[in-house]
Amino acid sequence: MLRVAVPNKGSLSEIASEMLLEAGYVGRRDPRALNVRDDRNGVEFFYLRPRDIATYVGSGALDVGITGRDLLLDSQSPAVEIASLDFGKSTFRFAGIPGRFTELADLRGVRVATSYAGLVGTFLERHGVQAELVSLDGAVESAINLGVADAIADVVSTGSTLRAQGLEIFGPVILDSDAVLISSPSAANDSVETLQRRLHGVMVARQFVLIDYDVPVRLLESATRVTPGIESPTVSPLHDPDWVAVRSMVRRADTNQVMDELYAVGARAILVSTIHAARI
Ligand SMILES: Nc1ncnc2c1ncn2[C@@H]1O[C@H](COP(=O)(O)OP(=O)(O)OP(=O)(O)O)[C@@H](O)[C@H]1O
Ligand SMILES: O=P(O)(O)OC[C@H]1O[C@H](OP(=O)(O)OP(=O)(O)O)[C@H](O)[C@@H]1O
Ligand SMILES: [Mg+2]
Repeated sequence: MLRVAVPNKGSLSEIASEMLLEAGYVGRRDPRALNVRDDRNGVEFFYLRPRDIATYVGSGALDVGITGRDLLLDSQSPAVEIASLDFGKSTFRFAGIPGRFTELADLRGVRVATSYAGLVGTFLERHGVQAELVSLDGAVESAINLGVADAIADVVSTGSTLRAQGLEIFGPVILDSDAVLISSPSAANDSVETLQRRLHGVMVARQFVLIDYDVPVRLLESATRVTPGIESPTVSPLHDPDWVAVRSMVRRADTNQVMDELYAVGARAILVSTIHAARI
């Protein structure tokens, strides 16, 4: 039975659970359940704090887990990242009162508040900057205005929490993070691969749409240059021998641009549909 750690709270928990459901696994009926067995798929899910997941997986107590890259690195656990899951995107940055700091070296000897002391400590050490770390549990953006720190290092997504506190980013990007699938160094079996392939299928289904259109045979080459697909587009005959039907996968974000281009080339009856599931 594959033992999988899933975030029970925080920004990653809802999408992680949705992806697992879409990948055909059993979800939690009771939102407070700590573990759920999925006998049909040979998997048991453990719902844990996102920050603790790397510790469980790194120790080998659980085989794989979903967490943030920032949390994985902060934990200094031997767990390894095996795939990015394309959600929970954030950057990890330094911030302070506008104008007070401009570069990393300005942090020498000052108090830096963070809830990621492992990650920030390693980064500062690697860059030869000695600062005093103030470890907090959350709401780190308040630390400067409340006087317990001079600068902070925290997760930044839209930047609105920083703006609301009158703070400004400075210095280098500490890390680009997103949700990742992590594995214990010892877990390398077929069921990990199946889980990984299924989650990849969910990502593809979210990232791509199917596009169908009819096009005159003489314009087929120009049209398929717009929609080359992943392997190659499917081309089917129509009753009218001068026309063919084409089906291809297109990045969801490009859909309207591709439809405009196809129309300009001479394609007609252009239809877009969502992909429910995929194995590429
Ligand atoms: N606003 C955000 N946008 C995107 N990802 C985020 C955001 N806030 C946190 N994350 C990411 O989510 C992961 C877990 O952080 P999260 O804030 O959910 O956990 P937590 O702080 O332990 O929980 P909580 O905030 O509910 O107490 C981290 O990888 C982090 O980078
Ligand atoms: O750039 P933004 O879009 O504003 O998002 C970033 C904020 O989101 C997270 O906070 P969270 O709600 O998890 O609270 P916490 O600090 O208590 O963990 C993170 O710690 C930042 O504070
Ligand atoms: Mg948080």
